[in-house]
This record gives sequence, C-alpha cells and structure tokens, in this order.
Amino acid sequence: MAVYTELHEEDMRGFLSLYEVGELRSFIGIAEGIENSNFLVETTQGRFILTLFEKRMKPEELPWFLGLMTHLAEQGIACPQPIVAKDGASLRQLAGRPAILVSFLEGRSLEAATPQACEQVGRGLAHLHEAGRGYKAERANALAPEGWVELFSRCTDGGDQAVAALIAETRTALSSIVKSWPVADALPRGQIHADLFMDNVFFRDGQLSGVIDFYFACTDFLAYDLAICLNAWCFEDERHYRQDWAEALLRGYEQVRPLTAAEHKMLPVLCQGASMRFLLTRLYDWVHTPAGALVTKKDPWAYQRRLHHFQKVSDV
Ligand SMILES: Nc1ncnc2c1ncn2[C@@H]1O[C@H](COP(=O)(O)OP(=O)(O)OP(=O)(O)O)[C@@H](O)[C@H]1O
Ligand SMILES: N[C@@H](CCO)C(=O)O
Repeated sequence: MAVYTELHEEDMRGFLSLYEVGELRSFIGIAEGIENSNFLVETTQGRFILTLFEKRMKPEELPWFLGLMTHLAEQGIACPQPIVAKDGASLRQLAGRPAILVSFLEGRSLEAATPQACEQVGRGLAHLHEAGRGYKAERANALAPEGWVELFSRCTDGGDQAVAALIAETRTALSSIVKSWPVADALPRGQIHADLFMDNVFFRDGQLSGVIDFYFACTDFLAYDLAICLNAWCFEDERHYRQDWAEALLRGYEQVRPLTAAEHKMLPVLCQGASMRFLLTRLYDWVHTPAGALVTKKDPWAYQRRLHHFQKVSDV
C-alpha cells in the first residue's frame, strides 16, 4: 500500500483550483507502487493522477523528470504528461510535499509476459530511446557501478545465514561486473527509463498503451535499458529464462533501432549489471525495511538467479 500522505477534500479542491482541469468529482488513493503517494483524481474534465513525492525523491531532481516526460509526450510517447497550472508551473507543494498532476493513461499492466508483449515492449523501448534524443539535459545514473558499490557497502546480514551467503557471493560477482563494465563512450548513450518492469507498462486490447513511472530515468547506455527489460520480462515464473521471449524483445527493439556490434557483444555483461542493480536495491530494502512496515519487500534471490543465468551465457 502506498499512500503515505492522506489528503482531505478541501486540500484537493484547493490544489485543483490552480489548474484548468474542471471541478473535483472524486479522488482515491492508489495502493500500488512503493515510492510515492498516488491518487486517482476524477474531475468534470476527466481523470488525472496526482503524485506526492515522498522522502526518497530529491526535490531538485524533479524538474529533470518532468521535463523528460513532457518532452517524450510531445514526441508521441504514451507516458504521463505533467499538467501545467494556470501560473505556468507544473511542480508545486501539497501537504508539505512536492506535488504534480499528470495525465491518466488507459490500460492495465499484464500479469504474465508473452512473446507478443515482449516484442511490443522492445519496440516501445526503442521508440522511447529515439524520442529521448532531443532532450539534452543529462541525469547521471545513481544506480550504475559506483552506486552499486556504495549500496552494497551498506548491506549487512543481521545474523541471517541466507543473507550472509547472498552477500558473500554478491561481493565477488559485483567486483567482476564492475571490472568488465564498458567505459562511458564505448556504447551509444541517451535517456533511459531504467525500470521498465511489467507493472510500469500498460496494455489495452492487446496493444501497448502506455509507460509510467519515470523516476529512475537517467542518462546511460541505451542497451543497458534493454538489459533491464531482458531481466524483467524474460524469466517465466521468476525462474526460467525464455529465449523465445528474449528474441521477441530484441526483434521488437531492433525493428526501430538496430543494435551496434559493440552493443550486441556487451549485452551479457549489461544483463549481469541489470541483475546486480535489482539484486542490490532489493537486498538493501530486505535488510533495512523494519518488520511491520506497510510495504512488501521484494525478493533479492530472484535476481541472483537471473545473474547466474547471465553469467553463463556468451549471447543473450
Ligand atoms: N499516469 C497514470 N495513468 C494511470 N495510472 C497510473 C498513472 N500513474 C500511476 N498510475 C497508477 O498508480 C500506480 C502507482 O504508480 P507508480 O508505479 O508510478 O508509483 P510509485 O510509488 O512511484 O511506484 P514504484 O514503487 O513502482 O516505483 C500504478 O501501478 C498505476 O496503477
Ligand atoms: N522494479 C523494481 C522496484 C522499484 O522500481 C524491482 O522490481 O525491484
């Protein structure tokens, strides 16, 4: 459940009066998501999503994210578009937190991947990369090798043997991935989503209808974003790598942006890095989330299994 901040009707009415979005009909907190508080808002003009940014988000970074979403939406990408208020601002404060109103996207996320869905995700990701070219401001990836090492240094086992074993193995794997990681100019770079998991992609009538949650987006290797999708979309039941799904994802991507030879060659390492990134954030949350917290902890071992897979392959 992720509505960390409760809102009263008067607050919502006051907030909406700053925009030209009609009169409030109803609003409801959205339980999905773990980072921020989200509300589905219905007005006389339609549906919107109000997001209150909670403590993990650095307020000074918000303009970059809002600029990226605005840019991508202008380029025809189906992503939440920040709504500009009457005074020209899209970022404001509500209940003591940074707050934005964005357009509502139709569709639902899938329960399970299919080759057809993977192909569309690949195509959608490549379109997003192409559309991002015109957005010149850069945001460094805080969850790249340097950030992984820093995060790992803050993970302790708390006396749990299974966690201790995971930490020990991760130490060796992390050092090997960091050594093999491509240098900054080795591969094409650009704006990447960096968290294009199944819950962040909507489908409607079997067609990809939207992409949400850009708050890990950053400037990094484009092929690393593809590696994240290979991790997130191509393991059936969180366990078995589906070569056919991976081929569909790559095929969809390359219909729009063919990979360079260097990108193809580096994909196994990029996939290991992507496994490591989600293993580490999940491990960190696993050991730091207090018992009884409202959020469900995600399983770091699911990404250790993916890492094992990508350590064994010379081609994805
Ligand atoms: N623009 C949108 N249109 C329709 N639904 C949306 C939109 N944005 C968010 N949602 C809904 O709100 C839920 C939570 O959003 P989101 O995943 O962005 O939250 P978060 O807390 O930032 O997420 P996470 O924990 O995954 O990083 C989504 O699963 C979706 O149901
Ligand atoms: N997609 C991430 C969660 C936060 O974005 C994960 O599954 O670990």
